[in-house]
Amino acid sequence: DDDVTVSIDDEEYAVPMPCREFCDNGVREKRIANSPVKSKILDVMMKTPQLHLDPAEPDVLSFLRDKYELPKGFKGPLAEYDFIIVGAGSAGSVLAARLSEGRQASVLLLEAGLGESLITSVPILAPLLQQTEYVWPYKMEFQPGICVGMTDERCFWPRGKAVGGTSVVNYMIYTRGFAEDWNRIAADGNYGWSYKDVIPYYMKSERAYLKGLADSPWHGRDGELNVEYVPFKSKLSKAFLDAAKLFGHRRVDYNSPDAFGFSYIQATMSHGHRTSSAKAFLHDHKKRKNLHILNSSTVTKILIDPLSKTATGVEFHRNGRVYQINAKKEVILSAGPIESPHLLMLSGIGPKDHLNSFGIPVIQDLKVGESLYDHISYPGLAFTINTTKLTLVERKIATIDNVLQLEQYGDGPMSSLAGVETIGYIKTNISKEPGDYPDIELLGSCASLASDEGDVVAKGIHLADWLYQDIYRPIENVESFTVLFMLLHPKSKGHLKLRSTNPFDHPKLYGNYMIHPDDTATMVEAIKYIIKLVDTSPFHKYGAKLYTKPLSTCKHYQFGSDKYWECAVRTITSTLHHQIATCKMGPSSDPEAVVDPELKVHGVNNLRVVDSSIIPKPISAHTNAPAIMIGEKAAALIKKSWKLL
Ligand SMILES: Cc1cc2nc3c(=O)[nH]c(=O)nc-3n(C[C@H](O)[C@H](O)[C@H](O)COP(=O)(O)OP(=O)(O)OC[C@H]3O[C@@H](n4cnc5c(N)ncnc54)[C@H](O)[C@@H]3O)c2cc1C
Repeated sequence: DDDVTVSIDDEEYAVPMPCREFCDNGVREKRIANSPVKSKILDVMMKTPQLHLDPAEPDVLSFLRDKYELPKGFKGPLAEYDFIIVGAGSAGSVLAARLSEGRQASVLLLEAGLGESLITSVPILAPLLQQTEYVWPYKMEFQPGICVGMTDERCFWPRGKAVGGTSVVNYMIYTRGFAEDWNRIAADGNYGWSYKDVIPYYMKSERAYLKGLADSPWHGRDGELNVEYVPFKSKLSKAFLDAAKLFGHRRVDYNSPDAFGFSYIQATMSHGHRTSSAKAFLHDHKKRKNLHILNSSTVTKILIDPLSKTATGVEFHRNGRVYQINAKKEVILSAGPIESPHLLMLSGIGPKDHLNSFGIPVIQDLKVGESLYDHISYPGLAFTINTTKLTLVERKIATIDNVLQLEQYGDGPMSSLAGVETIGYIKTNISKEPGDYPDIELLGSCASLASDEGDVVAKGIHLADWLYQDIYRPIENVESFTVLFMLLHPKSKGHLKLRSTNPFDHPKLYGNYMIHPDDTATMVEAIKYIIKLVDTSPFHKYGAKLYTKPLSTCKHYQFGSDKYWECAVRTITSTLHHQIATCKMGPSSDPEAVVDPELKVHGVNNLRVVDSSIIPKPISAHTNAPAIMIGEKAAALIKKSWKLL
């Protein structure tokens, strides 16, 4: 990678301008860089001599921060590149790596956030990252009767802001979706997106170390993205799988076509540490002369020639200066499901009337941001047990031994996905879907909201303090766990809108959760199913009991009634952060489509969107692996378009 194919001195450099309008004022939410969050695990890491951390350093996120600088010899970004990719997230990282392979094309990868650090690599700290500057702290707009028990009655929608994007802060669960999901997407006119079509791209990235699946034809072994079973398993994980067996569920490899069943979680990790998209796809290619990765660079506009409707470059802010850089071939938005549509609208691509109302000249009238689906959940269930050392009680596991266990052997409780360890797909008895197509995913966890005394998970999801004190504080002294569910195919549809023409203002995000009655009914069924699943001998062994203190917001309903559970979900409404469809993919006959099946923005030349925002409808999957697959597939499409090898 290191040989010089570009004569650096002949290059024309971009000339930055001072910022005059809409400058990034640098105002940050209170972050752990300047106000330490409470975390007993972080505290003990600071005291672990072998890690050589400096307790006097106020910014714990700076420890072993991965640095991205221009390759040796370059004095700054160039005036033009073949491809400009906006956002080094799950999709953008793999796309940049693939397009710069073989050095036939020059690539500029622009990322608003910073490189990941030692802290982000520790799986158990995943929920803590939501309180750090590694996220864009978006909030859903107020929706009456939803998120009632969250701070200010607003749901928190953090998204990753880092080289590696949301894969730096996520829970690392590796899921691809069911064959039926992708086949339905293809049947809507999205050629090239059937299960058979997308599987090779999942496998291309993957380097699987999955015990028992060494010979599986459904897993890749030569890719860069490590996938392994979470090394830490509590006894409750076995209870979960045994209980599922009693209910007639099979053990499956849920990332194969035979996915309807239960399993331990496959995760994007290596030896118990997080494998982000940046670590997998970018870290080793920093020296490529034709791949320039600029962090702390926030794109504010796509430059589009309004006459020819051709994207010609981007404008971005970096260190208080403004750059405009040209793209000779394409501009590719990989800024995720909130910023990709945001940037399109700011640049004149979006619903005509909406853009007009902000005085933005319309280049292409498209339904940008008009579809938005999300996967929601209820993290509020708690089951107490009469045994100890079965769940992840933060106070007990925060030991130097456990920190060293992770560092030396890559396992132990610090390698846990903050408790989440098992997965299962079910079809509730109210589902109208044919065959083995699930409507609910279950996630077994060996922790509850009370396990960290409210310091991390509850704060991460913005659970209101009054609710925590009332409900969870009383069970801090007993061990407890939860089982989460994910509503796989919500029918409720949200949308997003511009707040202003200032690119640093967050767009207005409308979840419209539970506006479709089927969603509510399915979630209530899921909760009742979980309660039955835990009321079986594998869990009785540990004295597992549903904690029945009623939520004060729901006291007027009988505890355990359908109405009660609906109210509970409306109180502790929680996203699993899979917002999709804001730049919906679809053929030109689809009036809601923003990009075509080759991810080109309809009616605009040299502009694509390549990230989770293109997924047109909810899939039975967490969206990190799908975003990476989208990046892989897009790289192949783009290489074909431009005849690159
Ligand atoms: C807390 C949390 C837990 C999750 N857990 C899981 C999980 O366990 N498993 C799973 O599969 N999925 C999980 N997800 C979801 C999954 O990680 C995301 O769907 C996926 O990473 C999205 O990939 P993307 O490429 O679409 O966008 P992202 O990875 O979000 O990338 C977008 C990138 O663009 C950058 N960017 C945005 N705007 C600009 C701009 N204007 N200029 C420059 N850069 C910009 C962002 O900073 C970011 O780095 C989780 C998400 C969250 C938030």
